[in-house]
Amino acid sequence: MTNDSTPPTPGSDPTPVPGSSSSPAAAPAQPGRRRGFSRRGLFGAAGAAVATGVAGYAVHSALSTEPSQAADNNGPVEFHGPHQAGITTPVQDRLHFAAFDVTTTKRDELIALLKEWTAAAALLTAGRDIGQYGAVNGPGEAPPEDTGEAVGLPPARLTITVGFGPSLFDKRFGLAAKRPQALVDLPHFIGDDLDPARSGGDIAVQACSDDPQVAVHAIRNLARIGFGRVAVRYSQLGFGRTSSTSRAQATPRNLFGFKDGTNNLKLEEADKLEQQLWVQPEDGPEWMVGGAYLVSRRIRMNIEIWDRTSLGEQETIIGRGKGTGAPLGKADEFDAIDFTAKNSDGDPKMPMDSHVRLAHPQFNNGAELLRRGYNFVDGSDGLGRLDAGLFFLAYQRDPRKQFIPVQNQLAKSDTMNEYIHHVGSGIFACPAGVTPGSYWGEKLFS
Ligand SMILES: C=CC1=C(C)c2cc3[nH]c(cc4nc(cc5[nH]c(cc1n2)c(C)c5CCC(=O)O)C(CCC(=O)O)=C4C)c(C)c3C=C
Ligand SMILES: [Fe+2]
Repeated sequence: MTNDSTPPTPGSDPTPVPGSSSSPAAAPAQPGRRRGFSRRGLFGAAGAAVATGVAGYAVHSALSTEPSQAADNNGPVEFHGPHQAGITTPVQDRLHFAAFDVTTTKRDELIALLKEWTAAAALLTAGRDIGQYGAVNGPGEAPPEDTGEAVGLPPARLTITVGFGPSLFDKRFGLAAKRPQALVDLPHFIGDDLDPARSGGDIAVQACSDDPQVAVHAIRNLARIGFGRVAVRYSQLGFGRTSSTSRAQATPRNLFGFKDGTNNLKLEEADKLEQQLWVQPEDGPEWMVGGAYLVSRRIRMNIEIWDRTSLGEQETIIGRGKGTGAPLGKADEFDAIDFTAKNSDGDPKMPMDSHVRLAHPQFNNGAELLRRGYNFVDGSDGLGRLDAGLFFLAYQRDPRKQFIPVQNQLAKSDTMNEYIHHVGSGIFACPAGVTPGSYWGEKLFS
């Protein structure tokens, strides 16, 4: 498919401001048709637009309490709002996650990058090329501003979510005093086998979409914009979601073949999201209010060994039926779990060391997580095994009270540990959503 834009005449046309009533960009996205017009003064000039307070990239600027949900898998998801999109947004099918190291030591260059990234993300999530001329309408002598592989593709519910790792708060950018107390360095957990090259990172970017090429295009173009200021430390593709974040979504399956995401936090649970997910004013710091902390774990799954394990043993390990996803002893997926129920031999129907029991809020001081992970298979490991697993992503209000105690409990006692090991890890502070005219992390740098 081709880009349908008309080549602009440099320096001549009065570009409509995206988001204004006269702008074609204010019209609803047209699935299947990548909008190639109204690009002037956006990426490239976008940093200046932000600096002068002009919402030049406000493609969908209405604020809502929840990011708007696309009516279909091709449409756009609202980029602006009180919270970043890509957290409670019904989980898309595909992931491209990248952790970046900041290579510049200049604070101004980092701020300029975040402005450019924000402007580009507003366009990408609206299904538009980045840059003044996009992928195919620029001068033949210069590399195209947009890499082009998404030309003709719809937004496919692309969300781009950003977080800042603990290492960003070192001496380089004068941010040490702004490091949130909750942004701790994760402790070593029993069984951790972490590869430093797949762990950490100054900035994380999570791109989720129902089209893998759209997600990859987003990360690729942000990396390209960042050239000379950031470098990709590691990245991870995910091909199948392993959770639901909305009651409207069917529960998907992980690579162990089990329904995953049944008892996840859901966007419909507004009160719980305030208690468990969003950073509150009393938590501080101020720049994180309305944001959340992301923990990422690359978890290898020994699927070849799992596949030689009996069905009964698999269900005992998880604590749920493989077919229905129901808690052991119950019939339906969403039946309440009864941890007191006993088998005829007097043993608990939900084994004490089952995954679900150990991770359940009842045994973790009420702690819950918003899980948003993905299945991955990254080829094979040279030993006849698939390099397969779960790229675990979990958002929360305070990892000291949520991920860390739950993972401590799992690392110590979970019978699933025979079949998994954690090989990568990250923790990131994801600020609140972007309002038109602002940029990712603006409050952190002000
Ligand atoms: C520290 C947090 C968690 C890690 C790491 C983790 C890894 C992991 N989980 C599965 C499969 C399932 N997990 C399920 C439930 C579940 N898991 C966690 C936390 C971690 N999981 C929580 C908090 C819960 C919910 C517990 C509850 O309240 O009932 C389930 C059951 C279905 C569901 O409710 O989602 C499965 C299946 C794998 C394979 C895995 C690592 C590879
Ligand atoms: Fe789990």
